[in-house]
Amino acid sequence: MDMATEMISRVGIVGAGQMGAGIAEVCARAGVDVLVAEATRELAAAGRARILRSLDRGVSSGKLTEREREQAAWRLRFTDDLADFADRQLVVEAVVEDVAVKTAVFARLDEVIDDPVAVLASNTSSIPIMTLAAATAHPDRVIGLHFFNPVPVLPLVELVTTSDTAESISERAESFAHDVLGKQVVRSGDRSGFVVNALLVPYLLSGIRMVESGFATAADIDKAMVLGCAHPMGPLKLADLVGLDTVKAIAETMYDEFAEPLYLPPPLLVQMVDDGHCGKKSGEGFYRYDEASAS
Ligand SMILES: CC(=O)CC(=O)SCCNC(=O)CCNC(=O)[C@H](O)C(C)(C)COP(=O)(O)OP(=O)(O)OC[C@H]1O[C@@H](n2cnc3c(N)ncnc32)[C@H](O)[C@@H]1OP(=O)(O)O
Repeated sequence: MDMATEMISRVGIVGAGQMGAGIAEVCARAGVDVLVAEATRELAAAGRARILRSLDRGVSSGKLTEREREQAAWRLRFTDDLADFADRQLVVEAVVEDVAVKTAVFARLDEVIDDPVAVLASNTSSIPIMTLAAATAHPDRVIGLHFFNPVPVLPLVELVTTSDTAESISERAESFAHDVLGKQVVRSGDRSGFVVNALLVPYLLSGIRMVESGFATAADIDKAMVLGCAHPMGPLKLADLVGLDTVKAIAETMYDEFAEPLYLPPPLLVQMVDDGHCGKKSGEGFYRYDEASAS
C-alpha cells in the first residue's frame, strides 16, 4: 500500500468551537484517533464538555449505545500545542473565520507535519483555499473540507481543491469523508462561499433585511419558509444556529471578493454582533435560548 492510500486513523482538529467540536465528534464516532487543539486549557475543557453533551444526546436519542459513547470519548485527546500534531495524517482547521488567524495555523501545521501525503484541510466557509495554501511551503497538501452544522446530523461535505492541490490528496480527503465518516461529498471550485454559502448567505441576509425594514417579524418570516417551502428552519433561526458573527464574517469575505451589494452585512446584523448577540451559542440572537440549548 502506498502512503497516499494508507487508511487515515489519526486526525487533528484545530479549534473546538461549534464546528470543530462537531467534526471531532463525528471522527471519534467513526473510530478514528482524534487530537483537538485549543488555545487554552479553559477552551479545551469547554470543547470537551460540548462534545460530551452531544454524545449524551446521541445516547438519549438511541443513536449511540453507552459503550459507543464511552469509546468515542476515549478516542478524544486535547492539546494547546500544535507541535503535538506531527503524527497526524489529516488535520481539519476549524478556527474563527479570520484570514490572519487561519493562515497562521496553516503556516504552523506545515512546519510541524513532515508527512508529504498528510492532508491539511480547512473547514472555512468562505475564505479561498488558495489564500491558506499560499501560507505553506506545500500547497499540494492543502484542501477545503467544509462541514455543515450540526455536523453529526447533516450529511454533506464540500470538497474544495485549488489548482495546486494534488489529486492524490483530494482522493484521500474524499475517501476519508465518504468511507470513514459516511458523508456525501460534492466538489466545488475555490471561490469564496463555495456552493452552499454562495446560495445560502444572500438568503440569510435578505431575511435579516426583512426584519430590519419592519416588513415582517422574524417569527413570521421563519414560519413562512418552514410552512411555505418545507425548510427545516427559517432564515433567522438558521442564522442564529450558524452564529451571527459567523454569518457576518462570511458575508464580509464574500463582499470583499465579489463587491456585490447582496453580500454586504445589513446594519442590524452588525449591530447585533457588536452587542454580543451572536445567536444560539451566545444565548441570544433573533431568538433567546436557555443555557442548555445554547451549547
Ligand atoms: C455556514 C456554513 O458555512 C455551513 C453551515 O453550517 S450552514 C447551516 C446548515 N444547517 C442547516 O441548514 C440546518 C437546518 N436545520 C435542520 O437540519 C434541523 O432543523 C436540525 C437538525 C438543526 C434540528 O432538527 P429538528 O427536527 O428541529 O430538531 P430535533 O428533533 O431536535 O433534531 C432532529 C434530529 O437531529 C438530531 N440533532 C439535532 N441537533 C443535533 C446536534 N447538535 N447534534 C447531534 N444531533 C442533533 C436530533 O437528535 C434528532 O435526531 P432524531 O430525529 O434521530 O431523534
